[in-house]
Amino acid sequence: MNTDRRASAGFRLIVTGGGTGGHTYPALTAIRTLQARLAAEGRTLDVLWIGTEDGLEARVAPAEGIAFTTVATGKIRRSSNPLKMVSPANVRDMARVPLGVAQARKVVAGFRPDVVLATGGYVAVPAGLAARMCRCPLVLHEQTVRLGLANRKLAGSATRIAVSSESSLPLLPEAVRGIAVVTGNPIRPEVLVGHADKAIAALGLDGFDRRLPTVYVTGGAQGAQQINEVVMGALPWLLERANVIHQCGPANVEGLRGHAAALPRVLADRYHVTGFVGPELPDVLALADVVISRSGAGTLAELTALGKPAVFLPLASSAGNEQAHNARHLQESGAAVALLGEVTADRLRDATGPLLTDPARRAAMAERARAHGRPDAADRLVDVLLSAATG
Ligand SMILES: CC(=O)N[C@H]1[C@@H](OP(=O)(O)OP(=O)(O)OC[C@H]2O[C@@H](n3ccc(=O)[nH]c3=O)[C@H](O)[C@@H]2O)O[C@H](CO)[C@@H](O)[C@@H]1O
Repeated sequence: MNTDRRASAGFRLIVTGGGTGGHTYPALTAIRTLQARLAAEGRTLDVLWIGTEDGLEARVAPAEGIAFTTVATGKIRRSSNPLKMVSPANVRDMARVPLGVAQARKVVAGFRPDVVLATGGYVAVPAGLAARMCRCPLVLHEQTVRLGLANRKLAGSATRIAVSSESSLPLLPEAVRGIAVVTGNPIRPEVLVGHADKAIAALGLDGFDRRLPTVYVTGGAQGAQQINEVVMGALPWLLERANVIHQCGPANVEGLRGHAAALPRVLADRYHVTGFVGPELPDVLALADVVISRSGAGTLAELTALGKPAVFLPLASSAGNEQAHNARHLQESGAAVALLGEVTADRLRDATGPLLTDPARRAAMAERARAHGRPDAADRLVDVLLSAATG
C-alpha cells in the first residue's frame, strides 16, 4: 500500500475506531464503498487504519489488505458505580492518552489524509484529536442512538457527525446539531446476499429438518453468557420446533457441546453450536427465519436491512442503556420482540413460540423490520466523507 503522498494522486483516508464489531464493520464498509466510488471515477484510495492491537480491527484490517497501525490508548472501563470508574486501571490508562495523541499526531501529519473517519471505540479519541491538531477534516460516525464516549469527546473537533437514525438528532449536544447528518449504519454489502443452502453446506447442517424454521442465536463476537443460559433452559423445547444455530462465543463452545451431547439424537442433529460466525455470516442470516440476539447497533442494522423477525435480549450494561432503547424502538412498531429486565427460559419460550408456529406472523414482523432498514447507509456516509474532504 502506498502511503507516500507525493507518489500518489489518490484520495487519502485515515480510518480510526474499533474494539468491537459494532465499530469495526461500519468502518470497513465505508472504506470498500469509497474505494468502489473512486474506482468508478478512475481514482484510487490510499487508506490507513489506526486501531488497537487487541481489537477486532487488528484482525479485520490486515486481512482486507488495509494498512494498519496502532497507537497507545486509554481504555475506559465503564461501571454503574461512579467510584469504580476511578479504578487504578482507568487512572493508569488515562495517562496513556497524551502519549497516544502524540503518536497519532505523527501518523496523521505523515500520511496527510484528505479526511479522517472515526467510528467510535476508545482508540478513536487520540486519532481524532490528532486530526484536529493537523487541521484535517474529521467525520464521526455514530452507530447507536446516543453518541458513544469517544464520539462525545470528539464532537467539538468534528467537521461532520454522521448518525444512524433521525432519533439521534435531538439527543446531540446543541452546539453540534448543525453539523449532523443522518446516514444510517453501514452494513457489509455481502450480508444482504447470503444463500441458505451455502450455510447448510459450509457448517455441515445435514441433520437440520428443512420443514422446520431455523433460529439463529447470537450473542455478539464474544458470545453472551445470559443468552447462552436462557437458550439452554429452553432446550429441548426449542429443538422440537426449530433447527438452531447457536453462536455462543469462542470460550463457551465446549460447555455447550457437552450439554448438547445429552440431547436425543434427532434433536442434537438440529443443534449447531459455534463460537464465532465468520465469512459464512450472510449465509447463516439467509437461512435464519427467526433471530434471538443482543440488540447492538450493528446487528440491528443488519437484521432490519434484511427484514428478519427477532427476539432481542438487550445487554443491560450497554452505555446509556442503548441496547434496551434500540430493542424497544423496534418493538414499538411491531418489528421485533424486546425482552427487557430479567429474562427466563419461560419468557423466551413465550416470545419465540408464536413466531415459530406462525409463518404469517413472521412475515408481518419481517416486513415491519425492513421498514427500519437503511441498506444505502454506506453510500450516504461516503457522500459525507467526500464533501467533508473538499470543504
Ligand atoms: C458490548 C458492547 O459494547 N456492545 C456495543 C457494541 O456492540 P457489538 O460490536 O458487540 O455488537 P453489534 O451488534 O454492534 O455488532 C456485532 C457485529 O459482529 C457481527 N458478528 C457477530 C457475531 C459473530 O459470530 N459474527 C459476526 O460477524 C454481527 O453480524 C455484527 O455485524 O457496539 C455497538 C455499536 O455499534 C453498540 O450498539 C453495542 O451496545
